[in-house]
Amino acid sequence: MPVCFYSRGDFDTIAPTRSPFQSPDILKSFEGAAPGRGTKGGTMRGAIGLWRALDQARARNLEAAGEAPAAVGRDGISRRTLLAALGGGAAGLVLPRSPAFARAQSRRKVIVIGGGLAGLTALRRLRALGADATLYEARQAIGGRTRSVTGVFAPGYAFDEGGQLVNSDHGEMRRLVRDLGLRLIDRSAAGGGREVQIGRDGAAVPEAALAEALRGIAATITADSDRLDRDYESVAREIDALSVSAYLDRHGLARGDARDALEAGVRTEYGLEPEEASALELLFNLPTVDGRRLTRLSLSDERYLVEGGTGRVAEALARPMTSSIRTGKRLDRIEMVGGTVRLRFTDGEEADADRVILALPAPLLREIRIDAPLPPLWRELIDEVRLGANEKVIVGYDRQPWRHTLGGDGAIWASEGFSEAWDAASARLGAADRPGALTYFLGGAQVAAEARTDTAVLRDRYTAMAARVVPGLPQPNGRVRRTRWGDDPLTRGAYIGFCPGQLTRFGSLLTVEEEGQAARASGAGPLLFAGEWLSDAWPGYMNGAVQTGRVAAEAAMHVSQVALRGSGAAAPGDTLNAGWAASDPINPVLSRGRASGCLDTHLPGVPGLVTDR
Ligand SMILES: Cc1cc2nc3c(=O)[nH]c(=O)nc-3n(C[C@H](O)[C@H](O)[C@H](O)COP(=O)(O)OP(=O)(O)OC[C@H]3O[C@@H](n4cnc5c(N)ncnc54)[C@H](O)[C@@H]3O)c2cc1C
Repeated sequence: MPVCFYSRGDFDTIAPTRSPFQSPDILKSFEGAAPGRGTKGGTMRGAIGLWRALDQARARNLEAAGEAPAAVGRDGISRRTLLAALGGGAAGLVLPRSPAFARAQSRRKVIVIGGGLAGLTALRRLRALGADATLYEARQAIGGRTRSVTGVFAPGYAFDEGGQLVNSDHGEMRRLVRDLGLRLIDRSAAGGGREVQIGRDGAAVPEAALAEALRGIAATITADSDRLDRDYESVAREIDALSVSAYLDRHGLARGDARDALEAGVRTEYGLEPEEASALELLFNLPTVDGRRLTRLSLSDERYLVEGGTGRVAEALARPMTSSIRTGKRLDRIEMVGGTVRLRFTDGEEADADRVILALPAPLLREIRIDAPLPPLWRELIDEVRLGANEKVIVGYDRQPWRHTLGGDGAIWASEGFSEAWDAASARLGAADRPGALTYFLGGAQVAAEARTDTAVLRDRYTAMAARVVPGLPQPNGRVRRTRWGDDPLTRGAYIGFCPGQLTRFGSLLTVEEEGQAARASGAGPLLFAGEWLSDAWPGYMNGAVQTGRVAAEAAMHVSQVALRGSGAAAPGDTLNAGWAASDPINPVLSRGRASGCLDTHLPGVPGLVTDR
């Protein structure tokens, strides 16, 4: 079966009444997965405004104390440093980097499940290592949560419904884009970078006032980050037990514009309400490492776009591998037959493999019957972890006056209705007097609250809000796109949002790399796991998807040299099932209830998916 790509290029001209999702392949993919529901949507991840404001507040504190923050290295800050104390009991595959060994394992049969960036990167790496590798994807199209569309808002105008922005410290993603012959656009080249928060009175809150108002809480976070640096284990557990709301309440950050800014950032960054998100994330974003107060400002900057959209990355990855990719194949069940993993698909097809890489979003793993022994902690992770709720409403205008207000990479922040808005283009910016679009990004409870609101109502309400801070914003021109990732039966959310307690409980299962020297893959025995949600350093990001896919592939080829430690998993060497607990309950995953105290903001099924008006 040929590999299909999403709808890039379906539109040569503006055709507001026709959706690229009407392309037969796309419709088939969603109808096949869940008749009558289909859907998708997407947004960006990133809350640079929040971290910028907090970082500035901390910088003022440090300056007052005669200290300056240290810069993070180009490869970003791995939470490995922060998770070090907990990492000791890791249940993962500790991966030596030994290409010679990989050669010896060639012709090992490896199956990859999931054709998003994690799965495609895994397949690419496996092929490079000489594996006999095949990827199975449930939809008729590859790409997962990267989906780019061209031509809705203006001829040649590309935008992204899913992952869009790439940070300076997303080195692996940037290298991949370059290796595939694609181009990154530097958003900061257009100048500006202004972040505007809509305050409680509807007017813009000056950035300096915000930073000043955040100084108190920034000082508290800095003090806790220092404590975390000195004694990770006990302080991490203490802070991780708190939600962001509880943390802010405990430290007396009153309701007002500063708290609104923090909370809007949490909704954007994690797709969770502040009472659902772990307070530990606040500390990770103003980190102290080895006694140095690090600034991430210059690197967590949402600086780059892929020209033509991130969907092109999946497309370019898949193109030379189409003979190894099977679409329309939804995995239903995994079982062990002797030392072999047998996979059963919903259409009745079966396939056997020595190793399997499951590159699926967490909620989708819950829907697969895994009749193979998995350590209990893995079962709990799969059972409990969910993706946050984020959606995009992308609104077209005949002119782009926000380019003067925000510059190329600025954003508008709001605490009601939407959380953040920014220029939607995944293309070089044309003249400001030409048609363009703004992405309005909803996060956390905003998604459920607006689920049944007519898209035209949202379009007009958001435009009225943005017009307060963007002089000259015209009326919408009638072209609108809306995403529904939470309803997508093959995604069920946007990206990982860790609830209180989860980061410390499950940190030992995440994929870790340290200075490119050693890696801990996520997995147990012949089952490897990949996907943005398992990246220790870049959770939620495309960079995390790519990284975990590559590491899983390397683990699949190296596993007989690997030590499998902790959490009840035996160390089988190359004898896959030796020591696996035969008594491990068969797939308790679906029957077990949610154990965490997380609120569930998942949307009820809402028909209607993507809207064109
Ligand atoms: C709205 C939104 C905005 C975002 N913005 C950004 C951003 O600006 N920057 C950034 O870096 N990241 C962003 N992200 C996150 C980024 O898109 C993801 O981190 C990344 O694309 C995830 O890739 P993945 O391979 O882990 O998972 P996915 O892309 O979800 O791939 C998983 C694949 O598995 C398939 N599948 C599911 N179940 C089965 C089954 N049973 N059998 C076979 N196949 C199956 C699915 O169809 C899918 O293709 C955003 C995401 C969303 C939703």
